[in-house]
Amino acid sequence: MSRIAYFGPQGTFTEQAARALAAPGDELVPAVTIRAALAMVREGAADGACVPVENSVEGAITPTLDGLNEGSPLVAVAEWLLPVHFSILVRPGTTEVKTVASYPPALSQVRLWLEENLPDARQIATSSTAAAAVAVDAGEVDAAVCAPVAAEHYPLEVLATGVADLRDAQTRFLLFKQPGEVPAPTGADRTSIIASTPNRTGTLAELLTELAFRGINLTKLDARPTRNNFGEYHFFIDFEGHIAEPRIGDALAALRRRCSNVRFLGSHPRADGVAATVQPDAGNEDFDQAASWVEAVRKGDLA
Ligand SMILES: O=C(O)C(=O)C[C@]1(C(=O)O)C=C[C@@H](O)C=C1
Repeated sequence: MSRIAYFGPQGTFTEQAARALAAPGDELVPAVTIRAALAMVREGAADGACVPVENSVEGAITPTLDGLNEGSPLVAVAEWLLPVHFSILVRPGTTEVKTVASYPPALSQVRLWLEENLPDARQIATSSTAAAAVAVDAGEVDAAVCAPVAAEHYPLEVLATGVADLRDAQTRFLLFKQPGEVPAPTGADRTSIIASTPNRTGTLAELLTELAFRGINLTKLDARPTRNNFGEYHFFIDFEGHIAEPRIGDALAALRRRCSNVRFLGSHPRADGVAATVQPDAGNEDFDQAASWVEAVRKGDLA
């Protein structure tokens, strides 16, 4: 049995994702912030932490990116995708909504709906979607923009369901653990790194070219400020493939050479099962054959 921390409290989308990723019998433990969930793994208070990493409407969940770049390295071992449509929860009997609360990335995802349906309500930021439900229950705000499951945890009434500015919005979640065994490659994997480069002309282009030369398909690219020098960034790069593959290993070695630091964030199966794109002449067998050829030439075998 493992202890899995998640970005809580109870009733967040992240709890739903954590339930999907946990093994039967695992204990789920809410953490107040994404950072706190990751810290629980670093400190040994939990075996894993489930956190949101990317939303199809709002992009990267920046507290997750920042939390992964501080403290000791953690690696993602599993991924989950959830369709994101919200419920608006109020205290039973509410007739007027003067304030509406939620986690800022959630408020951004329902901006149009709020403009149309609650144009006069003041928007208030809470530390998570479920924290907004807690605030409504406590009488601090009138309405919460929540995950539908929050209605099962708090004694609130559903004012609206299926609320989303974009019908097909999805959020991707990752389960992070202490570095150790990497999950076996499946052919439909994703590898994530944080690349820190010297601040000179063309460094990002050079990194991307290393990946492009090897026919490796990027799935996400984000930059976060180093916070040391204005204008300097850490690059969060996700791409198809697994560190166990020769083509990916070759690319990672090249990136390591070019970067001042590379933090490996894991290779894990993709939740959507999309198989890696492999370009002609850039398959694993091509890399293996080329490496064997160099070995043979070194030994004088030119046949
Ligand atoms: O898990 C939750 O409910 C959250 O509060 C987080 C979060 C997010 O950070 O993106 C998760 C999914 C939705 O995209 C909105 C909010």
